[in-house]
Amino acid sequence: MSTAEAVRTDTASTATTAVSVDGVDMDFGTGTLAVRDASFTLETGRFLTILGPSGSGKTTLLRLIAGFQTPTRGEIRIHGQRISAKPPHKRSIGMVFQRLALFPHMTAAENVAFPLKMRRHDPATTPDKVDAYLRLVRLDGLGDRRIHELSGGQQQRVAIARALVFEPDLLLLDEPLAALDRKLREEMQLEFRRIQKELGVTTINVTHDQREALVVSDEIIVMDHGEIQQAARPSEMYRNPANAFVANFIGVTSFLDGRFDGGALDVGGVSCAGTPVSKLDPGSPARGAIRAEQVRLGAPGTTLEACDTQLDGVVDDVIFEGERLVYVVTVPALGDAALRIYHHDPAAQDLYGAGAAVRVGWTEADLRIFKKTGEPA
Ligand SMILES: Nc1ncnc2c1ncn2[C@@H]1O[C@H](COP(=O)(O)OP(=O)(O)OP(=O)(O)O)[C@@H](O)[C@H]1O
Repeated sequence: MSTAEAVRTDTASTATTAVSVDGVDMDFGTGTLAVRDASFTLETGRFLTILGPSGSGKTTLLRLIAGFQTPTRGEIRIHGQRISAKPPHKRSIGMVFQRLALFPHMTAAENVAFPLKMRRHDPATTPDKVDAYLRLVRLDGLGDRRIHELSGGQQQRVAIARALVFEPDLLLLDEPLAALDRKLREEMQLEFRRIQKELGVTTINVTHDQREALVVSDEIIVMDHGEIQQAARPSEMYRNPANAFVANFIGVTSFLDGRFDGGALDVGGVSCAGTPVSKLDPGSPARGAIRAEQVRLGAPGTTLEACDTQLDGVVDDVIFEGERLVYVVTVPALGDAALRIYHHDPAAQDLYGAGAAVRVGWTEADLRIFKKTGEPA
């Protein structure tokens, strides 16, 4: 029986909950809490990403879960057991950080074997285990290479095999892909997903890359200023952001500031159709958010189909992104508010040039109206 199975059997009542974080604060004595009142649970076998800007408390929360630090308040349990109650060498947690900390003088296979040696696994089974995990990360045949003889992506794979070879209950990833170039990063994101699905190991990943969070995760937690802003599945998070911060952090979103008039968003006397998603009193300051793929664009004077609000605009900029164009359109009636609009026909590049008059519009469902709090980043 593996350690993981043993722990799960011991704590049958919490068998499906791998990690529970309950009312956790972390105070470093700096005047603001690095983590404030964090609570969530993660089921066994799920892949969670903690997403947020720099300084939002992601790494602190991960380090608390790893047991490197003790929360000022609250409790963290892994398979029902308090993490602080277990000495570090008894914790069944694999980790991969941005700095991989591989041993340069050892071969790839020796690096992968290291945690087994430290945990006093049966030496007779070690070579087979090391081979199996090198195969899992698609490094079969490269076990004899020293670390400096491997590419950045291959070194990453060694680090993943080393974190997983002792079959931990939990895998923690702290921005392991941040230093890689974009193409390799995207390839490794898919690899993390494949390996995690293949092994079914409960995983918590920290990143500030929204695309990575959407691609690899079963669940996402968005943090800002030490607080969890929203916890949801990726598609739910994208479609129904809980507040303007989340709407801004995930996806390309334009904002309109005004007042809630009881039904729509009033921007300087112009009524903008939208759907309130926060509890709003009529007359209160409000912020409308609309995704770049939800704003419709047409020639001046045309009627845009199904749009509840239609206004004249002027193209300020056209950005070519390969598979799509991004139009930046200013709307004089809305105090020159700028809307970013996706257009998925790069062949139509010269459809509207900078300075062209256009018509923009949206449906009531597409403009989400939030309570106005702080400024979007
Ligand atoms: N050991 C420490 N002592 C004092 N303050 C700390 C300590 N560790 C973190 N902090 C502070 O806590 C806050 C959260 O930091 P944390 O590293 O968790 O953020 P993060 O979201 O992981 O940021 P990044 O993406 O830049 O790594 C920051 O304001 C940071 O300065």
